[in-house]
This record gives sequence, C-alpha cells and structure tokens, in this order.
Amino acid sequence: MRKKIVAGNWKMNLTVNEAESLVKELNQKVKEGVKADQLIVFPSFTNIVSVVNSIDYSINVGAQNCHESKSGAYTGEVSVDMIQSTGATVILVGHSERRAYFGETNELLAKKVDAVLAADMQAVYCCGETLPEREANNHFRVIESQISEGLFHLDESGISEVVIAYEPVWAIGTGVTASSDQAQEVHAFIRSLIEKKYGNEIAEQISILYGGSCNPKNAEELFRQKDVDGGLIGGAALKANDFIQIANSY
Ligand SMILES: O=C(CO)COP(=O)(O)O
Repeated sequence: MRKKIVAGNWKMNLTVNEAESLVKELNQKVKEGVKADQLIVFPSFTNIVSVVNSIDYSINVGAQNCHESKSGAYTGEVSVDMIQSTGATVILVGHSERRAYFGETNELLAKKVDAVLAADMQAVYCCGETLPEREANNHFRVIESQISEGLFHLDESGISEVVIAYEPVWAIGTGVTASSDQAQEVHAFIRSLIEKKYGNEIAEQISILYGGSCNPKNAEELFRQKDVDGGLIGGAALKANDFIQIANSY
C-alpha cells in the first residue's frame, strides 16, 4: 500500500509566534488521530527549530528548499546538513515558485535531490505545468522533462525515497483546482513514466501528491482518485482546522 501523505507548505508566512500558535492548534487536533499515514509541515527556515521542538512527534517537519552544496561561501543559503541538524526530516525540492522566481532548473534540482538523499532525508519533488503550457497541450512533455531530468539519474533505492508532488501552476493560490479527472490523468502519466524507467513494483510504491487550491471541500474527491495519494497544501495549511480536515479526507 502506498503511503497517504498530507503536507502543508507554509511558504513565506508566519512569524515565530504565529507558527507556534498554529503548532499548538495542530497538536490539539492530531491527538484525535488522522486518516493520512504521514503529515508533514514545511515552515520557513527561521521557524524550523521552534516547530521541530514543539510539534507533536507524529507530524514530520521539513524545509521548503536547500542548497545543493555541503557548505561554503553561499551567503544567504542553507545546506541539507544544517536543516537535518534541526531535527527536520524532509525537504521540498523544485516547488514551482522556486522554479519561476529563482530560476531553478531541472539540472540544478537533480543536484538538490542528490544532496537530500545523501543525508538520508525524504525528498518531496515538485512538478507541474503553467497555464500556457497546458493550453498549448504541452503539459505532458513539460512534466516528463521535469520528472526525467530531475529524478531519473537516481537508482532504484534512491527513487524509492522520493515523494512526487504534481502542482499545476495555474491552480496554485488561484482558487481554481484541477478537476479530479485532470489530476488523475497527470498522476497516472507520472506513474507510467516511473514504471517505464524502474518497473511496476517501484511505480506502485511511490506516493504522488496533488497540490493547487486543495481545500477541505475538494480534497475527498481528489484523494479518491486511484493515483492521487495525498496533497501538498498551501493556503489551507495555514488553518489547523482545514489542514486536519484535509488529512481526514480519505
Ligand atoms: O503551492 C502549493 C503548495 O505547495 C499550493 O498552494 P495553494 O494550496 O495555496 O494553492
């Protein structure tokens, strides 16, 4: 059985105090149990230490980005070792906002994935097309390059440590969710790429999350799709109630 994962990307939101309040609420709510197998939150770097130290042990904490090098003269950057030393266990790689605003290429992201896996941490690798790419019917080609160029240098044990998140850029923060059919179609396509490269057994093990205006109202319909194993949640992850409701939408 594939892991059902619900992850909250807090993006560039929440001060230390605000993050602590959200953690308190999440801690209260997870006590009642959730249906997802794994919950992850991705606070900003400045909040990781306090979140790791105060969040319920059943919730994993991750970073939204990392540098690909071990250490060195990279002012303003944060290495995988530094992130791991906080107690965080997951790193988000290749979010579309990193690709669009910080010029992150598939080639660079392949190096970041390597750095994360070399530290035995879990990588959540994001892919997804823009609206013009979908309108030009180019989305499958774009996603195939993102997946193959970012991940297909990995061996079987490497790819098995990766979670994939499909986030169509046109659905992120817009209130326009991909329909469950659109999500399923792309998730099945991603799984077929993995199957072609690594075989059926590995393809069946890898969790593929949907992200983009996922909320308590649409999560159940999305998670019901055969190849949708959970969600990567933005806005709705900033509200404990909504996040936990989504984590119970199986
Ligand atoms: O980018 C996302 C999660 O990484 C999705 O953001 P929204 O849920 O706010 O659309």
